[in-house]
Amino acid sequence: MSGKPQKEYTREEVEKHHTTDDLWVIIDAKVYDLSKFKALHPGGISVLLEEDVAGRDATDAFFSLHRYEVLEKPQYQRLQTGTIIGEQGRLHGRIPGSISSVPYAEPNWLSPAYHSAYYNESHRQFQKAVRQFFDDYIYQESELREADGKRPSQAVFDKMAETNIHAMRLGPGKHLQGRTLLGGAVKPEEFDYFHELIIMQELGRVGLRGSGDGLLAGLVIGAPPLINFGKDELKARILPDLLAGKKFICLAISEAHAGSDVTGLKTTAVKSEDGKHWIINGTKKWITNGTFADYFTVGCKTEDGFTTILVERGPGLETKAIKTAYSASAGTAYITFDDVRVPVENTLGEEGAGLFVILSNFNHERFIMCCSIAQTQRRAVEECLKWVHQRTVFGKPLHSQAVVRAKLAAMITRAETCQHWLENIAYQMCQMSYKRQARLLAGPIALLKSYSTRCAQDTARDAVQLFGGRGITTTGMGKFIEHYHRTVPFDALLGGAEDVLSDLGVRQALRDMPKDTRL
Ligand code: HEM
Repeated sequence: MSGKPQKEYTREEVEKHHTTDDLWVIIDAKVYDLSKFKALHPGGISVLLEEDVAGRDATDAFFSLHRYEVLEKPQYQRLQTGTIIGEQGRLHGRIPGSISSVPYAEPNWLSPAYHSAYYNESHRQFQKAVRQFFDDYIYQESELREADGKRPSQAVFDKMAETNIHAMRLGPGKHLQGRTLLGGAVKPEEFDYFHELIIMQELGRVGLRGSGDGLLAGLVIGAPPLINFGKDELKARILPDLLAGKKFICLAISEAHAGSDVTGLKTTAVKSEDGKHWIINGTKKWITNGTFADYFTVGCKTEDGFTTILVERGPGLETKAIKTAYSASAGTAYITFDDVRVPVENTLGEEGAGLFVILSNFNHERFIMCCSIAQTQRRAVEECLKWVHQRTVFGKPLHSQAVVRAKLAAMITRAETCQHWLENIAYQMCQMSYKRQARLLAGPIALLKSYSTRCAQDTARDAVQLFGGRGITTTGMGKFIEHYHRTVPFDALLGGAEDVLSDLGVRQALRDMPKDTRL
């Protein structure tokens, strides 16, 4: 509502203001004076002067063309001059911190009428606190950064550190010990993969893919090898600043020569004559957060195979930004290593056993990606349900077309199946050690990710069809769908390309085929 004292009018009084110089409209029981604004209106003057708009209730016309958030912008709130006597506004847009009441907009464990075998009271309290945090501190920042391509602000990293969100995003484990998690919303020893799933889904709900990755996706995938395989001295020196959001790390595996095919990598690490240093040469490409990282978890070819090494930014290492289809806020980099010297103590895991380090890390990376992929599909469903509900075509709501409902049925089904399979995997992870997960869940997680990204791409395509031209326009009603459709391939590639992951899932199953079975 506008800060000005609000007058009350009858609808008859408003009707008198229907001329070019004196132009009022009613939107959801609020009266707006557009007399001066009309010349600045992005949709032009003529649409405002139409007979059923000028001086009239333009609520339906307005919501077929604008998102609710237009009315919340301060420059437009000022246009409100009063309200209609005896009437209350009944419409709302996004309500920060709240659970959406649109069907299927939330996973069903969040809807009061449904039940879940997986989530307990701790998860429920935690979800509330995380949603409030993201709505209060992340949502607006992400919108700004997605647009201007800058790295998220240090103030936001600091806020996330204060609540220990950086640490929680690395999953359950010793690194949480002694920390107060989100003001005590969950105890470190109670924190499990469902709490982590909740954080990732709340981030996914923000729905901005590039700035979302800018919020230290590099830490989430680059730090676990350090935590799980780094020497104590190395961890003690580096980890505290990473978890405090003061220093940044990224995972540097893929190359222009080889992406998902880890064994085809060409970057080399050779020991110095005194055996005290690695000397690294080569390049890495598509490295998230690479442009601003201080540390790089690097996969290298070594004499006895493949070794993972933690490299610190220094002489011989350079990063350049790569322009991609999503925001530069993610800090996607091309990295060159020219005789970069690294102490051998920075080796993560055993020399020559780097493949195991990287492959076990992939499980966690793919799991968290599945969390956000399931959630962003749901956000697309919510946007589409709202759109078909408020949009009128040929005199009828868009949802009166059977073909539109069929698309929605497919979208809902995909979002639900991804979520339910994901929750089962999260449950398995809660029961297994990191090693058991690597052994038993690499296949299912790979298949889930590949399935989820296929679903997401189908949903993005269907959503664009429902939104029409708005689905290819970066501002206005279809802005989320346009963004989703443009950025959905990132999920299908990062962390392992779809086909490679499907194949991995089947190969893992074949490995476990009993030798004695026959048809
Ligand atoms: C408080 C009153 C209004 C405000 C503040 C407002 C503001 C805006 C804004 C910001 C846009 C740009 C769309 C975007 O990218 O989000 C826009 C577009 C538009 N507006 Fe309005 N508007 C108002 C009322 C109306 C009314 C009553 C109509 C007539 C039914 C109307 C018709 C349009 C049209 C046709 C467009 C272009 C839509 C498009 O490009 O898809 N506006 N308006």
